[in-house]
Amino acid sequence: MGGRKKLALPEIGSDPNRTYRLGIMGGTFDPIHYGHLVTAEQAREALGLDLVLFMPAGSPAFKLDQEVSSPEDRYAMTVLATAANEAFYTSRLEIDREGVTYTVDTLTYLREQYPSNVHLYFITGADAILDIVSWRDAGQIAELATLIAATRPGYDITQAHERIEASGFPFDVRYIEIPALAISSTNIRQRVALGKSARYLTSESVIGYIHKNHLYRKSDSRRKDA
Ligand SMILES: Nc1ncnc2c1ncn2[C@@H]1O[C@H](COP(=O)(O)OP(=O)(O)OP(=O)(O)O)[C@@H](O)[C@H]1O
Ligand SMILES: O=C(O)c1ccc[n+]([C@@H]2O[C@H](COP(=O)([O-])O)[C@@H](O)[C@H]2O)c1
Repeated sequence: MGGRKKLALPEIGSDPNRTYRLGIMGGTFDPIHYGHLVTAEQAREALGLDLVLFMPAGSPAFKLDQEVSSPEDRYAMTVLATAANEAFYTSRLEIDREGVTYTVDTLTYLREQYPSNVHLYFITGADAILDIVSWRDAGQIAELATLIAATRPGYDITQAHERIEASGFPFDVRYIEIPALAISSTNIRQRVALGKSARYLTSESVIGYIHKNHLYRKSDSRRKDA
């Protein structure tokens, strides 16, 4: 047989006469928290997305010099946190792809796999969108997906808008205001490392997973090359 290995993706619908909207929530998710989940849910509602794919990055392009937990741990926590929402699905696409993770590769693959009546929406917070013009093949990303840019405490969405306008890339950006949640994965990792509570910053299932697997406590639980 040979050929490229086909990766499992969820079905979105099979009516050729309607348009489907597929959201992609990309992130390192080390760990996933309520900031991510609220952003994805409110993007789903605001843009009428049929499905949101949570996409843990295998080897995040802008975090190559940082220690990151293993892809399998980050994937497992994302599955746990998203399991109860029938519109959410966690994908292995980026963690199963070798090499540095680039969004352009993910969007190109999704564009090939889904029919043309499925429109792609890439969801980001204000910090990620600030940098998007410097992502690999930003112009191609602009052609492949609509961006959903969500407000995030501490980051200026107006500045992101100005940078995108100045870039000349044909981005189609939908800005959404979400309830301010000043939660970050960094803060959760720091709290766990100090033996402090991370409850109510993320789901109980994720907190249980962190403790059961001794994440964020010892330096050897996180790998630089993961
Ligand atoms: N509290 C939040 N509100 C809105 N968007 C968020 C929030 N936290 C993360 N995001 C968005 O979710 C996506 C993935 O973020 P990421 O996994 O890097 O989380 P993080 O909390 O920023 O992590 P870290 O603290 O490790 O940098 C990015 O687009 C980011 O902007
Ligand atoms: O493709 C790129 O060049 C690129 C550079 C930085 C970040 N991204 C994507 O942006 C999303 C958020 O990234 P991060 O590092 O803030 O977790 C995640 O899906 C990353 O793969 C993508």
